[in-house]
Amino acid sequence: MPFHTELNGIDLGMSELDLLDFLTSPDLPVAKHGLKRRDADLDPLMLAAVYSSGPQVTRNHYAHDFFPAVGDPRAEGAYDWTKWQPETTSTVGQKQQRRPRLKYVSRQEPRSQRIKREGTALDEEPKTEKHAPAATETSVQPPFPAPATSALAASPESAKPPLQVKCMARTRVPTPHGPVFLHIYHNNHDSKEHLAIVVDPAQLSETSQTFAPPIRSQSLDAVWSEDETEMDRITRGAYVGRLSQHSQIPSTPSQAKPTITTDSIPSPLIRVHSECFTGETIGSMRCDCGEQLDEAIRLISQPIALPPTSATADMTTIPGRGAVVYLRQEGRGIGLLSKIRAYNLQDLGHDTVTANLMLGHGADERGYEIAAAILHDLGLGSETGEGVRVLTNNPDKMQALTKEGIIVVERVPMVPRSWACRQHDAAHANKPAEPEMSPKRSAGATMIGGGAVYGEDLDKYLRTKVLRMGHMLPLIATGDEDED
Ligand SMILES: Nc1nc2c(ncn2[C@@H]2O[C@H](COP(=O)(O)OP(=O)(O)OP(=O)(O)O)[C@@H](O)[C@H]2O)c(=O)[nH]1
Repeated sequence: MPFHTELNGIDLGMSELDLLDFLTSPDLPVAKHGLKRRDADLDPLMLAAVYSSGPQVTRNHYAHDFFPAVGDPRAEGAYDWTKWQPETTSTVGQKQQRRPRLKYVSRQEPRSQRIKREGTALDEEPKTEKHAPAATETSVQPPFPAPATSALAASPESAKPPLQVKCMARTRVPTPHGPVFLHIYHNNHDSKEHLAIVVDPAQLSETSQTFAPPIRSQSLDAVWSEDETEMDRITRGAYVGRLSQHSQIPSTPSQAKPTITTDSIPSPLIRVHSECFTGETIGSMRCDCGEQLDEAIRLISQPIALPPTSATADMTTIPGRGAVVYLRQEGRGIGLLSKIRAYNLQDLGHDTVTANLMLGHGADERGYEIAAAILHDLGLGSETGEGVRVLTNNPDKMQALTKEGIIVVERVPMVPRSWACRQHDAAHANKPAEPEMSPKRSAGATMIGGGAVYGEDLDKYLRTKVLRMGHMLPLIATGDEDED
């Protein structure tokens, strides 16, 4: 098969890539005979499987993602390779001892067990699951919620119980942008700890005058058991005001009841952000995730100027308010391991979308049900609470949040700092400016801090998001366009 030959030489012919791009293009032309695009995920997946496997591996092998391990096969990388020794024969005179053989172990649990876990009858199991690649989650755990944007990772949604989220703890965290309340959420669809970073410093104020309803978790402030003590509540963060040796005031459930704000106060600014270890923790400049997280907390923390009212002659300023919902769906849902592999494919010249497809993943496997449930729990974007302004360029994210019942009153674009710099320079002066990183660096969250991510890798990544994923960002000329 020509694909294999090409892949083994790593020199993929353009015709195959063109075909893959063609099949996965968002605007695949309708054929003259009237037949519509086959939206089956099978075709790109099959191509991707053929690309990335040898002739001995079928698509079904691929879905199982066989991995040599003698340790716990449930987690990739769980085996401690330092303990591995090749099979040896023992020394003369001793009985021959066989060391454990490395064997191929499927990370996917047996089908019967999956069906039992998911409560699905054999015949009802969706066909797509067979073709779905092994998730980077351990196989014994429930899969991550089916993505809103990719049918590739479809899972039997109907077999899951209705989604419930519960805030397990909340605490004050001082940041360079001001104090935030970090909320840890558990849910009944996956085993990950998703987070909400709530910006609402007015809750720490000692004056009783508040202009906007506090952003509080209903599940945290609820009464969890009849015998819970005040100290139980305070320890989990269900308190009001500023917690200190001198102030320990447990909250009541009514304190988290959402209230509609007055029209004069802008709706809270929120961002739904997906985990990116590389961008946020080690300052990778392949993407702008670290910068976006910092920028989101910075923007949400900006004081809000209120126009003068009949009661106040002057403009009033209130503290910024809103939240970042931080979802543990690394690598657009494919996990860190696959993202790292995808980076290597990107170094070979493929873009971020094609690299995912070549690994048998969808371009974007994320879901936003949990984010929506967390927002609802915080009284944000719900009918009884407040509408929200959403920081994003991603149309899928907007659509998914709206579909999940979040009332979005405005989309606020996230312009990459380096692009904003260039636009500003182009408009104001002729001097070409590389964004200055060091002086402002310490003044931000994440390793990027207040600096800007820039470089060829980032520009390619951002252009791909605009051109292939439909991100709502005005493209600017960078001079590297021909290299794509
Ligand atoms: N698979 C893959 N994931 C990436 C790559 N670069 C960044 N990511 C992941 O992309 C995700 C970025 O998500 P978000 O910060 O929500 O941003 P977005 O979907 O681009 O949308 P915006 O709201 O406009 O920023 C994170 O999970 C990153 O880990 C890449 O090259 N490949």
